[in-house]
Amino acid sequence: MTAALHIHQLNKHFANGKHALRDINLTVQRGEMVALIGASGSGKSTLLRHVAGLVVADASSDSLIEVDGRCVQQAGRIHSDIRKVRSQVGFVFQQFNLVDRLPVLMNVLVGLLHRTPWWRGWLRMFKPQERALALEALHRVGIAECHAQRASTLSGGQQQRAAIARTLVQGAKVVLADEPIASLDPESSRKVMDILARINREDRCTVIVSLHQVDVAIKYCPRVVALHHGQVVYDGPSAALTPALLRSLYGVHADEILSDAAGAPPAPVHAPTPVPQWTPAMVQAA
Ligand SMILES: Nc1ncnc2c1ncn2[C@@H]1O[C@H](COP(=O)(O)OP(=O)(O)OP(=O)(O)O)[C@@H](O)[C@H]1O
Repeated sequence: MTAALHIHQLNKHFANGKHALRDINLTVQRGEMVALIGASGSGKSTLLRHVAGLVVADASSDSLIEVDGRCVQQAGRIHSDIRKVRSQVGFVFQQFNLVDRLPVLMNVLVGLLHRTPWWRGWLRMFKPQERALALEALHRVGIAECHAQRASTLSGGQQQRAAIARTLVQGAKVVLADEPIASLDPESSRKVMDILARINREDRCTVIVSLHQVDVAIKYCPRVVALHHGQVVYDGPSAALTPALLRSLYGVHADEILSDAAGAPPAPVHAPTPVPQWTPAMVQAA
């Protein structure tokens, strides 16, 4: 079966000489939920950005990145068909990346632009069934009632949920979430992680999420990949993370992190969210 993500011999030197990623080899199967952990500056964001084709790897290396069997970049060149690959990849950023002045619904509809004629997108002319799809996605993330509000009026947690709804509308097969809960309070963080776990479980969407919180990684992700100075130093079950490894990754703070993780309750199991049938009148009103 084709892997959701295949990375071979990825290296990255930035212009300032920083060797940010070193000989990364990584395969993620479809339907996995994987946490990317590591101290600040270990290369988590850089790795995710390479996977999305936003950053180009070293030209000299024989690197290859494939998503769902399609080439993202090879030997330091972004593939010419990158738009097709990007349509399969949803990116959730720490800072949400919504257009503040636009209504939430319109922000979610942005997820459809890759398959909408540019003039319809530009004129914001979305079909009723497209609006219904966006409303359904907002319902799934629990903020349908906010669809008409400007994005700037939502709380951080709600904005992040709108960003996830955008990836749902996009139909992304792989969701890359770069520290999606870094700027959220604990309750909003829990909601966002629950939603990521649910789309992984219910939609069989592959989720790769970078996290600072090891306890959250252990709670939600069966597999953990740990980076240290741009190198993969652990790739295995989150349950098998050892205090010694965490100490080498996080130094003196590891014991604190471990005691938090030990006290973490198991991931809550949700029943599938019932999705309402949006009537034409409701869609028009939106
Ligand atoms: N555009 C850039 N130019 C030069 N160096 C960079 C650039 N982007 C990242 N780096 C460096 O590459 C290394 C990895 O950065 P990256 O942001 O990927 O780490 P991270 O693990 O995501 O950190 P954090 O958890 O703090 O977000 C860091 O040393 C960073 O300073």
